[in-house]
Amino acid sequence: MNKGIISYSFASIRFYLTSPQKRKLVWLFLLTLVSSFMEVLGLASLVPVMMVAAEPGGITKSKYFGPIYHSMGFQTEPRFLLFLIVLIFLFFLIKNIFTTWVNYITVRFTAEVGINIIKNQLKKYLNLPFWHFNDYGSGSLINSTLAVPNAYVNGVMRPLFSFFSEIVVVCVIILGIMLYKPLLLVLLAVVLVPTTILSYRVLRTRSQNIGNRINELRPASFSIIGDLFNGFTELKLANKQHRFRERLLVNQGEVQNLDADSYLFGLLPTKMIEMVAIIGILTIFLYAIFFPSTSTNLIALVGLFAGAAYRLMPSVNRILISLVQLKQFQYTIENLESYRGAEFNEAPHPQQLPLTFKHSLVFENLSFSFPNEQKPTLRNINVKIRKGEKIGFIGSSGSGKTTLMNVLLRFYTEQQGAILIDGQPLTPQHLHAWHNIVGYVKQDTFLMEASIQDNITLGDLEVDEERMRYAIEQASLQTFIAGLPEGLNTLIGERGSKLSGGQRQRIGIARALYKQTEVLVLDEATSALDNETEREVNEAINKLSHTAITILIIAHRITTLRECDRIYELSHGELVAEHQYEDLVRKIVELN
Ligand SMILES: Nc1ncnc2c1ncn2[C@@H]1O[C@H](COP(=O)(O)OP(=O)(O)OP(=O)(O)O)[C@@H](O)[C@H]1O
Repeated sequence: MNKGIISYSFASIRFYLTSPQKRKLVWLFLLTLVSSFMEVLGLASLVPVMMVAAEPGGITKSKYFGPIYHSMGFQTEPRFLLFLIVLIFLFFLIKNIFTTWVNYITVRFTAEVGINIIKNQLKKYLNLPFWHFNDYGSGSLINSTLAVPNAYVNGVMRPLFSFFSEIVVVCVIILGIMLYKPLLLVLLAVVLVPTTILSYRVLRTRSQNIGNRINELRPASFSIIGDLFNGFTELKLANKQHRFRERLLVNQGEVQNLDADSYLFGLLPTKMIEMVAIIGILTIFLYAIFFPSTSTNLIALVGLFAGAAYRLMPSVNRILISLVQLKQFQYTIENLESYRGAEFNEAPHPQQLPLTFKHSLVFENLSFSFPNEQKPTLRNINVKIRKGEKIGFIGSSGSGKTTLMNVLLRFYTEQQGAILIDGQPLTPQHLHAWHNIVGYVKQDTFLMEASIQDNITLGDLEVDEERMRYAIEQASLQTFIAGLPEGLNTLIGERGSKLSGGQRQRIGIARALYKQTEVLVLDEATSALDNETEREVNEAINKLSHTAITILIIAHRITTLRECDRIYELSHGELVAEHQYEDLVRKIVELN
């Protein structure tokens, strides 16, 4: 009926199946075949029994039941009927247990594949190059990793199973009718086939549009609701909560309407097919009324037609609904296909090698450009940092400081030059070893809605007490934590909402220390802080200055750089000067 969407969905599902799952799918298909066959048989078995039961002496006269009745030695018809009723009951019992079991393993199978797809999506998005990753908002990421796989399982996989099992049912019924009365089949085909095709055509594009629109609206809703709750204080103070709320309600209003349309579209096929079937029956009736000579035959035909149509309708209807659903959820197949190219799927971490940092970290002639940017963001950077040194980076906004640190942290890779650790160029094969020894404290340190301890260890189940004590002390957090009734188990609220700015950053520092960081990057750690919190954070940084940790600090406040051995100045992606703290302070005083 529509080879396109069926083969497209099938090819898409195959992509996510492991070899054992592909074999399982073949088994499931065979089981579905048997259970569909049993469904048809169940319904078909009732009619002849009812017919012979309604007619006294019908059993002995029947060419099917008569021989059985006699060969099994039954004496009375009621006894034989009782026997038939028990048989039918047992058949229905077995059929329903069997089909429920097949349904159970089918939905388990789809759930298993569903989790495969979520795994696949997570792997894809977590391994995206950093700039691609940044192109996505959290709303779109949540949509693609959670909502879309769920919609795919419910809107593509399950309808596809339903489509195939109903096709089998329809084929079995058609075969039965063909053997019994081919003319009836012609009549049914004339009535049902055009109706089904027409209904599908009417609903196909509309359903696909609904799906596509929902796929646009849902990430937007996720994003607005994220802003609404994350920006709770700012939006409340600016009296702007209502604007976000209105935008969300408008968005969700459209989603609700589309959902309602889609529900309605699910109901329409039944009505359309029923209408056409009844028109068929009434037409034959009318014909019988106006041409009475042929009426006996025709009335019998009407009965047969109605019976057969009644039997076929639910299956044809479910086939149609499955097709319409597949169209509506076609967007999930397309969404899952994005970033499937080889460049995004190759092993992100090749064979890993160890790395030691004992002497120096060197930026050697390093240049970096963002994709599609004409001018390089970093140009010929040459810096040698000895282990244990504290190095500052200054420069106007946009001069490339954060980009340089992102290259150092390997979120970006240089196009020219290299980063050398004890003379060894940092390659993808050193990524694990390098990430083990490098720490990063951002201005907006990432904090989880969890305890202080979990935030410092990032959720380790076993905590190294000694390392924890050291990290807390070096980050100047011991007095603060000692004053809390719950100590390290104190919950800090979402994104650390129950902490001060200084405390948040010191937790970030403690985290880097707990991890036994050897190279610590502090990016603008103090620019957003008031004087008191800046003093607290600086105290922690100063403490670190007396350790063997190599520290690279990007700061807007010059006082943060007091303990630095050297300060590099960047301008338009190039290193333009090297300063000592005192010289820099003097220059600034002179300038003022
Ligand atoms: N993902 C990106 N794609 C394209 N250009 C980018 C991207 N990220 C940053 N840039 C550009 O690179 C340049 C350097 O940015 P960077 O963030 O490194 O500057 P910075 O010195 O850290 O500035 P600030 O002090 O304001 O944080 C800027 O012109 C910026 O617009």
